[in-house]
Amino acid sequence: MTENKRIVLSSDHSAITLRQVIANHIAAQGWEVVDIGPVTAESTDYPIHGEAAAQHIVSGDCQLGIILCGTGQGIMMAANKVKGIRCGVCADTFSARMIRQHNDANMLSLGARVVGEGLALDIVDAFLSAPFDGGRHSKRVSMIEALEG
Ligand SMILES: O=C(CO)[C@H](O)[C@H](O)COP(=O)(O)O
Repeated sequence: MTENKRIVLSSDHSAITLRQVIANHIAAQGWEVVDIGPVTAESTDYPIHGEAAAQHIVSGDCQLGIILCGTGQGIMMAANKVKGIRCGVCADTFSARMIRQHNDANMLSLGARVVGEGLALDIVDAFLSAPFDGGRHSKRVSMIEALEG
């Protein structure tokens, strides 16, 4: 599932530093990082950045995305409003693995005010290294897609 290796990153003001740490970490693994900002810590509105990152996925420009805000929750809610996006907030590595294996998530959301840098990088690694299991989970993902209309 790493044939494309392009990943979009975005955040609000609360997660500028952690986003840059993640960008460097995954670039070192060979991912082509499309970091769409913002670049300053000036206060901004997370729905803008969640939606913008999601568009890079549904357009086919990027295969996966990582988005961040203070809790990871608001930006996840915004991204999930975009048809075709399956985004989960994770604060543990098990969930990060499962949202790929069982839910075929195409975006991961992190809370920069919730997880520290070391855990965040472990969560990112768990998310990026887990393939979708398919099988019985395919039908369930299709059922999620059917809810989108
Ligand atoms: O976590 C978030 C949304 O879920 C935001 O990062 C948070 O609400 C921003 O708060 P503030 O404007 O006080 O920095």
